[in-house]
Amino acid sequence: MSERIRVGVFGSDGKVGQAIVDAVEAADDLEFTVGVDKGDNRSALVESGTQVVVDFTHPSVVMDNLEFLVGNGIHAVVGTTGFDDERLAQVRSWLEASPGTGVLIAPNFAIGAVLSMRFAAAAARFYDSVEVIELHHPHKADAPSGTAYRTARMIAEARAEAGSKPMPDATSEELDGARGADVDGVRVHSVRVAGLVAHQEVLLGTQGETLTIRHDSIDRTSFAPGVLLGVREIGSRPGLTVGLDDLLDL
Ligand SMILES: NC(=O)C1=CN([C@@H]2O[C@H](COP(=O)(O)OP(=O)(O)OC[C@H]3O[C@@H](n4cnc5c(N)ncnc54)[C@H](OP(=O)(O)O)[C@@H]3O)[C@@H](O)[C@H]2O)C=CC1
Ligand SMILES: O=C(O)C1=N[C@H](C(=O)O)C[C@H](O)C1
Repeated sequence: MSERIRVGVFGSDGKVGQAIVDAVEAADDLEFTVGVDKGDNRSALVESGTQVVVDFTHPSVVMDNLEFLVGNGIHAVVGTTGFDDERLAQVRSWLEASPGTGVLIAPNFAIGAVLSMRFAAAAARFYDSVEVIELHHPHKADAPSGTAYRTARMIAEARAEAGSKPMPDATSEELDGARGADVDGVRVHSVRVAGLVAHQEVLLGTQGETLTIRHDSIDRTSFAPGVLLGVREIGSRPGLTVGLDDLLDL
């Protein structure tokens, strides 16, 4: 049997981090090394010979964690959100100085969420209107969600490629925020309600019909299979990979 991959977790006491530690410990081909949460000494990741670190922390600390990991030649699988083009460019420039290292950043590791983003992008050109509604637990720091941001950008790109017309919208008087955020011309609405985990609907409409594409994560274990796939693959994918799509051959 080949050697087990040595895996650490940033944010190991957090809601998703705990589910990932459990999943790594349950996998025969992986070995859990170190969990690092707020205030812990992260040098233990280097001293323990950790090969891959999974990060589920907070948008305000993830860049610092990534600079540390890439600087130490440790591969990273990142679920933490808050990545825009500027942040991605920064990660690419760190990776240029560490050419053997791989970083995977995915706004959603649930397989159904990845598929639903693809379905939405594929459907977008057939409809006059497309809006995104994301619904989450009220402890979430960022709005819109990373998933909704990426979904909206994929929809906008697909519509631009197809030469779609601007979406119809007669709104001329508006209370601030009533029409949601504008992400590349696609409206995104963020709902925060106790009891929810992570949910998203893409609403598409044209003459006489609507199509709703909905995904629900009803438990945080939904993110674990995608994360473990990333952990197993990232060592053979140097550089930056964004989204799980390539790893799923989509
Ligand atoms: N890509 C995906 O599939 C998914 C992404 N996410 C994203 O993952 C992130 C975390 O989500 P969630 O688990 O719900 O959040 P939690 O707040 O439950 O967990 C984050 C953990 O990270 C800790 N932390 C804060 N700063 C550091 C640091 N510098 N080093 C190590 N640990 C730190 C926090 O500690 P403390 O509480 O003391 O601050 C907390 O224990 C969010 O950005 C969320 O959007 C979530 C689900 C799925
Ligand atoms: O904070 C969360 O919970 C989630 N965050 C990710 C996002 O912002 O898209 C993924 C999922 O929606 C859960």
